[in-house]
Amino acid sequence: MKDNLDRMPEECGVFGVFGAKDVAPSLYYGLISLQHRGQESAGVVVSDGKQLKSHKGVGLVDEVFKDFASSQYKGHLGIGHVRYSTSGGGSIENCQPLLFNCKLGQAALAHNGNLVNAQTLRHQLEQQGSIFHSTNDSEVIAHLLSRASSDDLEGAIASALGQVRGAYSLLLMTEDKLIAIRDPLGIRPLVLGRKDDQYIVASESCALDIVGAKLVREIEPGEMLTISSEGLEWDNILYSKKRAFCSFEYIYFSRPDSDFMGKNVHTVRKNLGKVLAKYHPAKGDIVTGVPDSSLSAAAGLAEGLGIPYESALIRNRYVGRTFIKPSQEGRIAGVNLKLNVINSVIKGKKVIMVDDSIVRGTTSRKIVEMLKQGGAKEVHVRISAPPVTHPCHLGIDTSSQGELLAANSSLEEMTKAIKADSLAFLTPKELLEGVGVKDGLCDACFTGKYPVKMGCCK
Ligand SMILES: O=P(O)(O)OC[C@H]1O[C@H](OP(=O)(O)OP(=O)(O)O)[C@H](O)[C@@H]1O
Ligand SMILES: NC(=O)CC[C@H](N)C(=O)O
Ligand code: SF4
Ligand SMILES: [Mg+2]
Repeated sequence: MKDNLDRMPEECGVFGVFGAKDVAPSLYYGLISLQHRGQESAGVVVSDGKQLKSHKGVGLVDEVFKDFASSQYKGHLGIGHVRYSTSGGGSIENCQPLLFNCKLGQAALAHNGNLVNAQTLRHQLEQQGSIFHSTNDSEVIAHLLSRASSDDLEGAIASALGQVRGAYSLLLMTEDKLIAIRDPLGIRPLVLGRKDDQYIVASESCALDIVGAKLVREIEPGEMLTISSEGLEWDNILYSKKRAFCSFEYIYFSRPDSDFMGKNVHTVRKNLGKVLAKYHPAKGDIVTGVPDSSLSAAAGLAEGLGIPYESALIRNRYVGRTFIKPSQEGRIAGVNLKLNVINSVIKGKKVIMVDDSIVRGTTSRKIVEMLKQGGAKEVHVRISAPPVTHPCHLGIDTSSQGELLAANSSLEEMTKAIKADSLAFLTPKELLEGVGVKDGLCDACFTGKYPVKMGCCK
């Protein structure tokens, strides 16, 4: 199928632009709006039609781009990445986009997701003589591309992706093309936007808003979009009947102002809160949420129960997401620095505290303690997701089974562990009800039913 530039209507995070005179400012703004998806490193690759140039580093987008000489990065095409490592550590060699040379020329790739057979493929490739420059799974794709027998890029991509298993929303670029691909199950999000004669691809629609682009549509699972001066072409290169969009994107990961499958994330979270109120009510004087990601669900639960919502917890906005910090020490320090209680709001009250998830239990444990120390009479915890009992191998670092509170304890033990007066979660079925779908969501971290064959993971 084909369209051209004029006729087209108007995790890690990935962001790509084609068609602007100077893409660097859009790449920077896009990455800033996707910062919540990865805080370990950031980078961009820009093409002026002749050469690809890369700028990347460890740290937040603002830190990495502090000394960015944008005048040296002029180009009409570029991709960017914010990383939160799922395979390989957070060091500089693992930062993305990965820039490489192969028989097809210079290319760069930015990957959101995680490949479950990367180690096996890497081992095979090393046996055949490949030399890897990083320890992340994404580099396997670059090697497979360079070894594909096909002489055109699209053919090489189809051959490379036919060999990988797992989650990938992928941006690839050469000096004159931007290619966007989503894995056949559509595990990670990827959207297409348009602004005048520019095309933009991004992990979330909130990144389109920031550069003034309009959402055209989502990239379909298994679809490859090619954007060049010839216009936009698309093709379904990887077919699967099954769909498995990550339910955690709705629950926690994405920004509330993003939309997936025609559903706004804030609205979905609010519905999850209403479903919690319906099946797992609690008696209390006030409802409060844990900033940031559970505020929408807390508002839904408050509405569902007819109990006033109060902001009892205040967040220091200069501390990032704690769950995606790479070490447990970092996560504990993060929670302590990040949240504080307004004692006068909770003193002598029965508080219903809503969070979106319990993974390791670091946050809930700390917050129940803070609320009780602040004078709450009772603290009832309601979680707008099912208990996380299995690790994710598909792009969210829910860590090993041993670290997951719910994998190793009963509801009663968890209630004791976080010192709550009561605790309840949604069931996987209630999660579907809250999202408003019958199927098509991955819920493996709650059920252990992985949508792809495991075998070799991280
Ligand atoms: O049980 P745990 O291991 O503590 O993980 C779960 C917590 O981590 C996340 O919050 P986080 O602080 O990362 O991000 P947020 O500020 O977006 O809510 C999530 O919203 C839970 O609060
Ligand atoms: N969170 C992600 O999507 C990470 C992408 C890739 N697996 C990496 O570790 O670099
Ligand atoms: S296992 Fe959980 S976190 Fe991972 S993709 Fe599936 S729903 Fe998302
Ligand atoms: Mg949170």
